[in-house]
Amino acid sequence: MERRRNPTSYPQNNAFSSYPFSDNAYSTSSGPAPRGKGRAGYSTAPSGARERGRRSSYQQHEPSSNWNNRFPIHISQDFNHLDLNAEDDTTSGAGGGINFEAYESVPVEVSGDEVPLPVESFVETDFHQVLKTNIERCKYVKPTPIQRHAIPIACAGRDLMACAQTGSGKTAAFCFPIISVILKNRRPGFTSVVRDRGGTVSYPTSLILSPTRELSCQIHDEAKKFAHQTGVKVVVAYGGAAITQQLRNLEKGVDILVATPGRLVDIIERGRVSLTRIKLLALDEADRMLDMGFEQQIRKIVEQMDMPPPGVRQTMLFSATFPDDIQKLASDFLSNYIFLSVGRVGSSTELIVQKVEYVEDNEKINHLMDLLHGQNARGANGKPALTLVFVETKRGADNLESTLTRKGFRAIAIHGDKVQMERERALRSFKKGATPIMVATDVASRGLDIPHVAHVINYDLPRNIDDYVHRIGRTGRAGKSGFATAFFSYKNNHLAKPLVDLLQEAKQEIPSWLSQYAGESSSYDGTGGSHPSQQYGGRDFRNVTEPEVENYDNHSTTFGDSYNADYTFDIKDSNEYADSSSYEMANSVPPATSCHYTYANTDLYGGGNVEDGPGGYASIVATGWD
Ligand SMILES: Nc1ncnc2c1ncn2[C@@H]1O[C@H](COP(=O)(O)OP(=O)(O)OP(=O)(O)O)[C@@H](O)[C@H]1O
Repeated sequence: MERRRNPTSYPQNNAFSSYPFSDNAYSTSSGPAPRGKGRAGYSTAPSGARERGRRSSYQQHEPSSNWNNRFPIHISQDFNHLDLNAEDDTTSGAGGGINFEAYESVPVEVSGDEVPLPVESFVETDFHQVLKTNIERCKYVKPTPIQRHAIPIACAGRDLMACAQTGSGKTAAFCFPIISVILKNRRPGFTSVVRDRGGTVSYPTSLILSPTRELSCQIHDEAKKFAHQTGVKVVVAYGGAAITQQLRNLEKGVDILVATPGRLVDIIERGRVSLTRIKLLALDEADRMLDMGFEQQIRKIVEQMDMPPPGVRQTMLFSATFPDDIQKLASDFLSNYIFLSVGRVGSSTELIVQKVEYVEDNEKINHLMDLLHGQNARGANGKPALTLVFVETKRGADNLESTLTRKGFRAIAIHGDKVQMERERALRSFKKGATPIMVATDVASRGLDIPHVAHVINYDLPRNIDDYVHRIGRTGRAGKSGFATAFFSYKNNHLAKPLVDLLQEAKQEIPSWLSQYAGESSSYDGTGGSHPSQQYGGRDFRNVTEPEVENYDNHSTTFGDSYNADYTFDIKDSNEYADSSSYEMANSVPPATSCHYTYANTDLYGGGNVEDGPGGYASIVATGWD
């Protein structure tokens, strides 16, 4: 079908150009005092925080504290206090047990020109009262660090590349500003749907793209909660579900469209959606969206389908991982952007107790069953802990599901070969605890916020460390602690070094055999992925003077080691992620020069203890659960 072209007149973005967050936010907050501007800036002069100079940067020093005192992991207990089958309250965060201290100690780095200052509370934002009320309803008492920093940047109309650890509240960090901006710019009589003889065309003003159907649905649900009674309309479009119903929803009006790329292209090509009015574009799991599986598709949507260009639209990219080469590529989509990282780029949260075990392939199934038996015996109030088991292939997922089921475990598989209804059924059944074990491929590795996942098991390790970070990030979310176990064998040799780096950084136990592997494999750095070395703070690639980015006008850097990302990528796997087609690239805008500044962290804390019980899993206790 021929694509309907829409008039391409792009309103200037100045509607978003200023945001009246109080300049004296720092002076009223009880939070950390910023310490001057620029590299030397905030560190010496608190008042410097108010000087929003160009290319400013800041560092945050949070009080050091002892992790183990704050988050004891009681190995000799069981899951008793995990009310796993309780009605999900995915918003139970701040009011319901989120431990913000876990995030306060994490280093924050911001770099770019004229960086807006962070906010300390939702109250001090100029969000519409209805939005503030919805935030309260969600029991979000105070913003997480990524929200504190990203919200003013986004509300000031700035492009943003934001990296923060899994489960730290990135969804709200882009949803709140989007809703706020829509509310501020809404004109009386505005309509997002135009009907003519050719049919109905919907004109969303905000677009949120995510790599999987399930994640798009989740973002849609969250955004709807946040937009409750604001009049802001949120619609979701994703593959594998009836397009007619999605088109009908669009016809009823849409401000925010949440979509997977393939379905969006389909709808645009049918002439049912136009991107000409897009003012705000957010890519969740942005590094994934721009890697080899999706890049062409994203380029088609963003560069060839009438969307206003960078500088006219506002673009925000969010992920827990952001390898340099993807950052570099992402800068094509951004204009004078601010780079923000909460925690080191690609690091895992210390809320997750990680354990790596050497298990040969032929031993895996027995080892897994021992482990699951151990857990089941300690189910809280008769309710088992939710366990997510990652495997490499779809067939592997099916096989493991049937083996476990035969052995009497309640398990279900989710992967990209299942029809959408089966996928949704699997997820529902897992969330409810009806099948407390879910065997998954990477289709479930990113973004999914499933309450009460206490244990993530990497039955097969992924190919690169970033995928590992996302997988284990399905537990230990929103201030709660979790447990992750990886089965390592000689085949995973290439992961040894990045794994050791990651474990070390997260103050986890490192088995001596793994260090040995790491030592042997370190000469061939990079195939394990993109985890930066320990010397890195946050990581804005614009600040890195490395050969691969030397064409850019960089500032000096404290970063030392080279950092080779592994982008060996299996397209077959990427098919698990939603829909695909192909596109190409256009303009390449060198990123703005920037200084960087770090809200530094003095405290590197431990992530809890793991004591050996039978099989090493005598008792795993996740803390912080309601
Ligand atoms: N300010 C807040 N107060 C309390 N809870 C919060 C707050 N912000 C987010 N949450 C909760 O934290 C959980 C994790 O948030 P979210 O899914 O946005 O994390 P994320 O950073 O996007 O993770 P991932 O990297 O895995 O995608 C959600 O259940 C969310 O409701």
